[in-house]
Parts: sequence; C-alpha cells; structure tokens
Amino acid sequence: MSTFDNIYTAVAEASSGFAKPQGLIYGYGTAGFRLKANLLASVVFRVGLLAAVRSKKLNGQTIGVMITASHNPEEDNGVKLVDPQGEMLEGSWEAYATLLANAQTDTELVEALKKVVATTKTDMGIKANVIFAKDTRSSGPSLVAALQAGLTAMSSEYKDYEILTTPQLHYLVRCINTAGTPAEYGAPTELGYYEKLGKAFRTLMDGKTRPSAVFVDCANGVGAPKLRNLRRIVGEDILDVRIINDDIETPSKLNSQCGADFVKTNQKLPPGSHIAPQDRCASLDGDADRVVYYYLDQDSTFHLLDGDKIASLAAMFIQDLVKSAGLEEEIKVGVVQTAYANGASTVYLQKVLGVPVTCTPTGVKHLHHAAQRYDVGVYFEANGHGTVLFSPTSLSIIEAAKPQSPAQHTALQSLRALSDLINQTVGDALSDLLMVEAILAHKGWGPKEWDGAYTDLPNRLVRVVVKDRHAFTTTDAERRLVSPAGIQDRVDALVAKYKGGRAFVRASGTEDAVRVYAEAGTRSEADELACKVAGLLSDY
Ligand SMILES: CC(=O)N[C@H]1[C@@H](OP(=O)(O)O)O[C@H](CO)[C@@H](O)[C@@H]1O
Ligand SMILES: [Mg+2]
Repeated sequence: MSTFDNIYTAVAEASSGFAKPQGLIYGYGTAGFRLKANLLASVVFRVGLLAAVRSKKLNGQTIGVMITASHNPEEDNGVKLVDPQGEMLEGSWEAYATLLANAQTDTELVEALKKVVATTKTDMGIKANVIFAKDTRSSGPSLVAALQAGLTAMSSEYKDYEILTTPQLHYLVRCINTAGTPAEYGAPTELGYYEKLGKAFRTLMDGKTRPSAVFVDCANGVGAPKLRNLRRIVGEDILDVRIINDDIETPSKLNSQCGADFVKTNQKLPPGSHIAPQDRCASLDGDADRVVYYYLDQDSTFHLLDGDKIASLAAMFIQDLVKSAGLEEEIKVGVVQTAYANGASTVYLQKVLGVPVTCTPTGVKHLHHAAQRYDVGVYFEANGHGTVLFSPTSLSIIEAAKPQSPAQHTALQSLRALSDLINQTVGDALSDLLMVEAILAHKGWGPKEWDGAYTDLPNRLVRVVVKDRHAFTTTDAERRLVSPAGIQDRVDALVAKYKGGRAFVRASGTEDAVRVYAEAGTRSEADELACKVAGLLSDY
C-alpha cells in the first residue's frame, strides 16, 4: 500500500480542517447519517473518502452522495451513499461508514481508512468517480465543501449536480453506470429525467382527457422547483398541477406545518390549505422521495390516502394490465409492506386482489430487496415511500409479447410506459405522483372512489422514550418482541381483548425511542390499546 502514501498524507492534512467533535458517536442508519447540521462536517468529509473507496472497489463505477435530511427540520442535515444501480449502499459497507465517522484524530482516521481498504481488498490504483447533490437546506453548501475536500484528498473524479431531489440523484447514478449497455436507464441529466417521465406519462395518458387539478404541497423544499420543471416538460395540456408550499427562500419553512410527514403524522391538512371537497391533494417530503394523497369529503372530513392506498391502487392496476395483456401466467405481481401497513390493506391485497404480500422489517432497503424477488414487486411504506420494480425477465417478456388484439396492444403499451414512469431505483414522489394520476385517469376515479377500495382500520402510533431502546429486539419482521423477556406475552394478552386488534412494539431505527403501533375496530379502541401497550413499557 506504500505507493499510496501520498493519498493518506493528503487525507490526514485535509482532515485537520474537518475535526470530529469530541464525545459524539455517529452511526450510519436506515437513512445514512442524520443529525444537527453543525455536527456533520467531519462526517461528510469522511463519507467523501468512503465514496471514493467504494467506487474504486467497484472498478470505478460511479457512486452517489446525497446531502439531505428529508422530512426533518431545517437545522438538521444528513448524508447517504448511493450504489451503482441507484440503490442504497450495500449493508455491509454501513459499518465502514460508521468506522470512519468515529475515528477521533487525523491519525486514527488514516488508520481506519487503511483498514477499510485492506478489509475490502480495494485496489487504490483505480480512479474513483463520484457524483453528488443536495436538497435546499441552508447548510448544504458548507457540507458540500467538506465532501469535495474528502474527494479531492482521495484524488477522486467528481461532479456536483447541485440541488436535486434524492430520487433524481439515484436516477443519475444508474444512468451513468448503465450508459452504453443494453440496460441503459436514461439520459444522465436532470432534463433526461423529466423527459423520460414525461414521455411515459404521455403514452399512458394517450386518449385520456386531462384530469382535474391536483394540489401538491411541496413542504417548502426541493420538490417545488423540480415539480415545476416536471410540469413544464410533461406538458400542462395533460397535467394540471397546482403547487403549494413552495417557499424555498425562507429556510425555517422547510417541512414546517406541511409536507408528507406532517400530514401522515397529524392526519390533517397543512394549515392554510384552501381546497374544496373532493379536490385531489398530495404532500411531498423535504427531499421528494415520499408522497401521500388526501382529500376532504362533503362534510369536510379529512381522508388520508397513504402509502398502503397507493400500493393497493398500483397493484390493482398492474394486475389488471397484466391480465389484459394475456401475461398472467408469466408475470406475477406481489406487494411488500411493513408491520405498519394498515391491516385492512393487507386483507384487501390478499383476499380481494389475490396478490401475495410479504412483510419485511422497517426501512426501504428491506422492502426494496424483497420486491426484487417478485416479477413485478410493488413496495410502499405506510408513510408514502415506495415504488414498483419490474424484474429484468418481466421486462423482456413485456417487450417480446406479440399482441393478438387492440386491447392487448394497449395493455402492453401501458405496461412498458409504466415501467419507464416508475423510478426503478428508489421511491420517488414525483414519479409516484404521475403514476397515481395516470391510474386515476384510466379508472375515471376521484379520490373517493380510490379510497373506496377498502376502509382503513383505526390505528394509533405512539412514541415511547425508554432508558435503552436497544434492549427491545424483535422477530417475525418486527411484529414480535424477543426481549425484554415477558413483554410480548403481555402485549398478546392485551391484544386478545380487542376484536380485530393488532399491536406491536419495536425500537425506532432513526430516533432514540420505542414505537408502539395498535389497530382495532374503533378509534377509541385503537387509542386505548396503544395506550395500554405503551403502559407496559413504563417499567423500562
Ligand atoms: C413508523 C415509521 O414511519 N418509521 C419510519 C422511520 O423509521 P423508524 O425506524 O421507525 O424510526 O424512518 C425511516 C427512515 O426514514 C422510515 O423508513 C420508516 O418508515
Ligand atoms: Mg425523504
């Protein structure tokens, strides 16, 4: 390794400008590193080092780095790595990210870096390629400077894509790495992204009249300017999007009293929304990788159409298209959910649609991997993060199919367009929004008809602060506690008292707390069950 001493010297020198704060322990979790922005410079510098190593390890394929804290407040920020096909960083590398982030001194950092290089058997002689982008947070530029310093110390090539949504960066990474191959994903530019989605949407909307306006709350984040771009490229003749909460000039407004997380958590409209009964409304989160829909009925009662409703709509539509295309023997549609999916959605999917449902632990990477095992895998978290994956085999089958009738021809054309419209790398609010709009246009449905597929069971999510959340370990896709001993039996005993009741307890992966989820036949029973289960935790 001695020939690369100049790199290690450069790393040690540059690192001194991004000292790790004393006493902090960082962890690369479900969402990468995420915390107060003023504590992140050293972490982002080191993510730059790791991104370069990862690229070298993968023969110089391009790695992505996204600087965002999604739905968190403006003063937070975060950073995560994107692997070559646009997927999340391979799980085994998360530990290397954590190792580098926690080296206290410059010397320790260089030792840690050498260890990662040796463990992963990376050839440091290979040129690294990294691209990056950030959301609209005011801390973004200084963190980008830290990232560039890390990449420069590693003599990595890099390109700054400036402000993008998280899914746009995932898209670009895949485009760059597939360029010139049969699996070429698209033009590796922001414009290429809009054009790909726009073309697919126009194909799907062929012969349909323009749907009524959809009102989109952009959480005062990056989704606002990007949705405006998308609207322009798609064409306002077929897409009437009214953008609200689009103030990216006032930092404190980001995700404040608006956005997908606010709407899902509070089950109410963002204050200041002026909408009429039956208007279709959607909210994005701060980096536009999540979307939820909602509407008011005639009594002005709020109704949420969350990730479970989106998954059910997508599964229903794709299943119908596969049948119309005459491919139901070859292409099986499956759905992936987590334990937080509303029980009524699972029953609808399995019993009414007859599609298989897999339950995985929380966190998009688990859902994504499980969805890859289906021919067409629909996955959504209840909070609105998700997408639909078409396997390479099913894409070839769709491509090769010879239509025997005009109906088959149309179904095949729609399936092809859907696979282009739906971001294959990661959940994408803009792409999911167009998918929902296209499906509703095909069905001639408003939000109420969509909502009518099944009725959500009343549910309640409670956050409980405990002394040590790591004491709470689970099995069965997080639906049952293994430790602390004895609690699961007591949860079971409580659940048994409620007709149609369901509850589970798990440690959050992103907050220092334990979450309790409960469902029951009525709102008051769901509240009561959640409250009683939370009460069991008071001893801890
Ligand atoms: C109940 C819930 O919404 N949990 C969220 C939350 O995870 P926790 O591990 O529950 O903190 O943040 C994750 C990352 O954004 C997201 O994937 C997940 O859905
Ligand atoms: Mg997000």
